[in-house]
Amino acid sequence: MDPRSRPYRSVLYIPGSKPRALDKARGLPVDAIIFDLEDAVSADEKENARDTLKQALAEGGYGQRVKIVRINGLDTPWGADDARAVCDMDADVVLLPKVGSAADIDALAAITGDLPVWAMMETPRGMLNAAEIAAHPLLTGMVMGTNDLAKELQTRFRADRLPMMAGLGLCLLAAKAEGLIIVDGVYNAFKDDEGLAAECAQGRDMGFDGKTLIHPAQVEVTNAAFAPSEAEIDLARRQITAFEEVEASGQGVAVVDGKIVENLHVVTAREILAKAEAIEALQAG
Ligand SMILES: CC(C)(COP(=O)(O)OP(=O)(O)OC[C@H]1O[C@@H](n2cnc3c(N)ncnc32)[C@H](O)[C@@H]1OP(=O)(O)O)[C@@H](O)C(=O)NCCC(=O)NCCSC(=O)C[C@H](O)C(=O)O
Ligand SMILES: [Mg+2]
Repeated sequence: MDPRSRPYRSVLYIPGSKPRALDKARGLPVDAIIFDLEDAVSADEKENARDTLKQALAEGGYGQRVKIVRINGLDTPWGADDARAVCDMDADVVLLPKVGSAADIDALAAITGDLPVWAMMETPRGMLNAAEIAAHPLLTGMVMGTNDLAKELQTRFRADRLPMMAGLGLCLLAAKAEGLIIVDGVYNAFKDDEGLAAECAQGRDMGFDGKTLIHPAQVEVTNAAFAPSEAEIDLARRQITAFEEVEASGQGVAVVDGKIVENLHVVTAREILAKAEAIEALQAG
């Protein structure tokens, strides 16, 4: 099944060490959750977080939300134990941080078997090897780690994210070439809705499927930004109708709102309608 056939508008990080946040997430309208054992968990809490998370997942209640567990890197004291623990958790995906090459995924798969893998794309080496990472047979998704990327690139944070564009673009190309999910990095100022909305709009325009979040207050803005708007749905319907009419009369080009519509535009229009339906089904469900 194409992993992109379900929505990934909002992907919320939850520290695996925080029972209150783990519980809160059961009622949040997010499309996926990253249960974090890495950067959101202090070194002192690493071992306990594994058990806390395992118990929360066993208790369930996360509904249709995709359950992704981010482990520590395999080059840390906790990574291999995390990877073994994930095999006994009710997780859909294991997320590996700071992936530098396809060999890193092989090393993880030696422990986690055929569990689907997502890769954190957050190092210059990872960006340069994005194509081979994306082509790994176990990989179904990529997550941009824009905080680590900024650190590695020694950039300043800018609202237009210009210094990151090369890295974001390389990963987008790699993910799209392989038909993977790809979600954008976090917006750190979790009380700044306006800034979040602007960064969501930029990410959506670039082709990301959704955005990673750090706080429940970011969910509503993000879900709205990555869902097709009413205007897009209306246009998609009119494009399909207009194209079917010209096609029936033996022509290949329709015109809607003064712009041409060819069969490739109809493919996009159908994708927009399918996404809107998938979101509706998820919400109903
Ligand atoms: C940023 C926070 C530390 C703020 O936490 P807190 O002070 O508890 O916030 P609030 O009091 O406003 O919380 C209100 C309620 O919401 C719950 N909550 C808070 N955050 C979450 C969450 N992420 N998921 C679910 N629920 C959450 C609180 O428990 C309160 O609940 P209640 O009391 O019942 O009303 C905190 O938000 C936080 O820790 N966020 C996650 C930070 C994180 O995950 N960081 C790592 C990921 S970012 C990253 O590493 C990306 C990448 O690798 C890169 O390099 O860029
Ligand atoms: Mg990171």
